[in-house]
Amino acid sequence: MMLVFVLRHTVKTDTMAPPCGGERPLWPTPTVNQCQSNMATRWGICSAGKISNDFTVALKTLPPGDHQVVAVAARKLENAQEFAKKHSIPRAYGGYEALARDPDIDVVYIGVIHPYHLSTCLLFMNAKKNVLCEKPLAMNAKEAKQILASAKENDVFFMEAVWTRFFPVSVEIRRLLAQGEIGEVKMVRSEFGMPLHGVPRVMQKELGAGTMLDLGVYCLQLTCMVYNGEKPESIHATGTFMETGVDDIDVVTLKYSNNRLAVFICRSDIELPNEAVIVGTKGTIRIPGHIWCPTSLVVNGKETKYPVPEPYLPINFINSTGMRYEAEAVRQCLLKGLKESAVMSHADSLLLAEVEDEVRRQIGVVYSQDSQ
Ligand SMILES: NC(=O)C1=CN([C@@H]2O[C@H](COP(=O)(O)OP(=O)(O)OC[C@H]3O[C@@H](n4cnc5c(N)ncnc54)[C@H](OP(=O)(O)O)[C@@H]3O)[C@@H](O)[C@H]2O)C=CC1
Ligand SMILES: O=C1OC[C@@H](O)[C@H](O)[C@H]1O
Repeated sequence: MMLVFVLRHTVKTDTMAPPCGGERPLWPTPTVNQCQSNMATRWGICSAGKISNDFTVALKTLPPGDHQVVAVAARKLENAQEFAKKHSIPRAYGGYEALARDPDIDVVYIGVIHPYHLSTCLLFMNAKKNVLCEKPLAMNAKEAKQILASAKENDVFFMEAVWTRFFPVSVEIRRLLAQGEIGEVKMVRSEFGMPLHGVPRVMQKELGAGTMLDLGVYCLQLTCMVYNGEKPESIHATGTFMETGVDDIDVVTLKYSNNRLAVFICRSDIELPNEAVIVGTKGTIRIPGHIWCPTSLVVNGKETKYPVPEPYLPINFINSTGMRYEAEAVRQCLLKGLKESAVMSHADSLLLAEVEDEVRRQIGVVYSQDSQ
């Protein structure tokens, strides 16, 4: 986070040279600068797409003194300007490079589709920007390693936006497991199915399509969270293909030491109950639905609800205001000068990427990025 002392909200007329990048600001640009201590975290949004919309709406459910969206960048300036107008964002850029050069950004949220996670992560981190990048981190473990290495080389904060981990339900699951509420976990069973065959980025390989990367990552992240980041001893995967050559249905079994197991099913053709169960030697924890954005938890038969805030603008995805939890976690990490989150660490992201690779290998899904 920059240590720059300037009066906040000094509104500059638009005769001012644009902050950077050449595009004329949409309207007078408030000078949004801050000292490090307790000023707002200044976000830049990379892409004007669906999840970027929802993330921006989620940020608005947090105190404006803690989070401010300063700029948005899209491939086309007009898309950035439309997004900026909708969300009252002061700066709009055509092209991501201008956002990378903006000195008033503390952290960039990357909401492009998976095939462009690598290039955009490198762009912003090489510009010394902290980054929160959407899941899945990358198309494969090789790309993931490049991203994580860049974060280290540039000494910036980086996190894969596995937003589920920051939900109150996930916090409670970790607390229960840490205190041994259900004894030793012996089984994690989960599923995520959603009818997505009409969505280009879920169908077309060149857009990063495939169920494991889009939906399976949620079952896998829950499993890895419950088993504390432990590598599975063996992985068995089978699946079916869409006519576009990517995985449609994946059935995965992960075996851990001491006869501990995990099984998950993910599919992009039909809606499933999307529940999960964690079975221990002394009890059971159940997520009764929406395992990727859970708002209810059943512990040994007793249910507790954790509702998310209502959005102030329309959102594209269920419970998206729940992205507020990861955003606040990023802020807390930045204020402490941390370069990664202990809740969704670099090692966690690498483990997800490696297991995703192995599942794809066994099923037979190959991306162009695998041979680059
Ligand atoms: N956490 C969650 O719950 C969710 C996460 N996601 C993740 O977010 C990412 C984006 O998903 P979503 O918002 O639905 O995607 P969109 O289809 O809305 O695309 C997002 C952005 O990606 C860029 N893009 C799209 N197509 C192309 C292309 N052919 N070539 C170059 N750039 C392209 C565009 O950026 P620009 O605006 O600059 O043109 C677009 O706005 C995915 O990685 C997905 O996994 C998605 C949904 C939910
Ligand atoms: O992350 C996600 O969560 C919800 C799904 O609708 C979406 O396709 C996926 O990317």
